[in-house]
Amino acid sequence: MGTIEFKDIYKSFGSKHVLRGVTLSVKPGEVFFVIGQSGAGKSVLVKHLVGLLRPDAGRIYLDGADITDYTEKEYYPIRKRCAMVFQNSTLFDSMTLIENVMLPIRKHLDVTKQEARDQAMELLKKVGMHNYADRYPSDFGDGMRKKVAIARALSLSPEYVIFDEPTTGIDPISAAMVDKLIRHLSDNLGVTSIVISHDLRSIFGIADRIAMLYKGELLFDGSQNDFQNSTDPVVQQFITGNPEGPMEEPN
Ligand SMILES: Nc1ncnc2c1ncn2[C@@H]1O[C@H](COP(=O)(O)OP(=O)(O)OP(=O)(O)O)[C@@H](O)[C@H]1O
Repeated sequence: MGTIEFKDIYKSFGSKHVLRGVTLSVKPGEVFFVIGQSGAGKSVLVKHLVGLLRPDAGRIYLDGADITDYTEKEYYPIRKRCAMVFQNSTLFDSMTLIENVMLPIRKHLDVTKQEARDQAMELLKKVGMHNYADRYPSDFGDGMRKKVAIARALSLSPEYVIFDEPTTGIDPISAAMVDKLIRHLSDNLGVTSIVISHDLRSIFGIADRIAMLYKGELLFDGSQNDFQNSTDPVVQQFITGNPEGPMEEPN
């Protein structure tokens, strides 16, 4: 299991300069939070890791390999090693929960239908959804659907998982369960997680390290303790949620 490194990444969309030289590295097995205001470029940054976006400048390394110029085809195996749970990860409504989780297993692993079902059931257990395996996504709210999307993302035993706002819009108990699962993946399975989040409870609950993007650059990179004790006024404003302060809207 390796390190993820972003080196001096620049990315613009037209005249909008979203990333202006971002360098950070995520260590194996870490729960690494990427935080910042809405529009700060958090999703844009992590999409570079799986080739969904290409940088204007800068390099991306995975496990020491420079993957920046990989072709679309060369990114396929990376996407298997690195699962993504996006904000609006959608389940197939015409399939039951377990069928949704079985889908990647059936597609990518050489297993029987029963084996795929057993594996999917184990994953549903991990997220506390096994009692609803044969129900349909439309029976559930966002929180429960998100948990199933996480189970599906884990189906190919990824080394890395990107969680884009995993606890946003879900109830506190489900959010705590998702946090616990992310921590468990790291502590027990050595999975490296990059978590995009605004959720201070999650950050102070499970983060090993926190990187804060601001104005296209890395404003802060450090432990929970360093974060809490940071004297940077923008970091402090993020923590206190004070509407008054130095933080400017992203342009
Ligand atoms: N494919 C794209 N084309 C044009 N602009 C884009 C594209 N993707 C992102 N952007 C812009 O880049 C900026 C950063 O977007 P991004 O989604 O990374 O923000 P974020 O920090 O993840 O915010 P949020 O917390 O709201 O999800 C936004 O202004 C967004 O409109």
